[in-house]
Amino acid sequence: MPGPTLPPFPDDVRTHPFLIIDYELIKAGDKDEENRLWKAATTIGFWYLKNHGADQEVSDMFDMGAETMALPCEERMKFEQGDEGQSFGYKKAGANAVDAAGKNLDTAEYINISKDDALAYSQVVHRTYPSTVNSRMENTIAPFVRKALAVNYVLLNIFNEKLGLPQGTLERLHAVEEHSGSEARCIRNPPQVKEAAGGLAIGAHTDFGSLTLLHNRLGGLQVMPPGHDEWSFVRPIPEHAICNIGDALSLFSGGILQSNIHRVVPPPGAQVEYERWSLAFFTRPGNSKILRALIESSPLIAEAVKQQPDRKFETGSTAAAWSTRRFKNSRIHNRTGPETWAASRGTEHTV
Ligand SMILES: O=C(O)CCC(=O)C(=O)O
Ligand SMILES: [Fe+2]
Repeated sequence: MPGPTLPPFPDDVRTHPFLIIDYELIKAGDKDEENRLWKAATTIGFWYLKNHGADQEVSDMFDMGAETMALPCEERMKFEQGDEGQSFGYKKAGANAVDAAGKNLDTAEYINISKDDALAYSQVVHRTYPSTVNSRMENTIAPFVRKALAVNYVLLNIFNEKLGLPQGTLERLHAVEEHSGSEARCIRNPPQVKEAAGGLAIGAHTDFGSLTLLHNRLGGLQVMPPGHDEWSFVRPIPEHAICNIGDALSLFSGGILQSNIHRVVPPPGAQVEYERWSLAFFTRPGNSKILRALIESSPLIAEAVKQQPDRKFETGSTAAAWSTRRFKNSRIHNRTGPETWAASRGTEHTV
């Protein structure tokens, strides 16, 4: 995306370092690199991924996002995700609460495109999209979705083996043929006036699905590492994706894989005055899959669950119902009180 030269990420803010995992080494079956990936996934649940090979697709997706956000507001609003718990479509800024009090609203707008709609285009599986999305479905969005899925299957298969699960278990839970909540998301947060900046672009949350691949240009993403009580920024590194584990994979693994809480604040330092763009692909389980620890399939997972008697691993919820509940209760229109915020939560309050 051609744009202004962005000021560098400042050196005087607290950051949390993540391991940098080399996707080329992972693909080549390098055992040391797999062990480093495992370490990242089982401690903080976040890592950088280099050599992912998706730079062109990422750049095209940012163009798609810019074209979409440049549409007249009333055009974007025709595709708004609405208050029923559907994620696909456009999410206007200010649609979601960012805390239990419900006074503050999120400042980010985004366009979410379903993996099913992208791969089946021009068939409509879930919903229709703005013209700027349709015109890039085949040459931009589907290639991005395929690359992201390929990376995620490689990572899932490593986790599958490390968890001692029968071969293909995690891949089947995320079978590409089954309709799912998997989606691409391009996010825009408006530039802020330095003195007034304070609002949250996206409130604190854990991701709903299994794996997220994120591409950031400016700072703003923050994590609260396990055992800490303060937020730390995540420093964007050019051409490195930021990967993280979501709730579904954490639940499947009996909490061995960590789904860590994070949020998005205005970019730090001089970056605050710039528009912030980010791009994510969320791999989520098939809609029918029940979110629960796979205790019958792995002694390791069974043991992990036994060690955490206070934590609930039987959600009784399908992946589709889990997401619908959380999206629906995030919407400020649906708020009745702090209980609505509580109902939008995932695994973060159980660890
Ligand atoms: O924009 C970012 O850096 C993170 C976005 C995020 O956490 C999300 O959309 O779930
Ligand atoms: Fe997130």
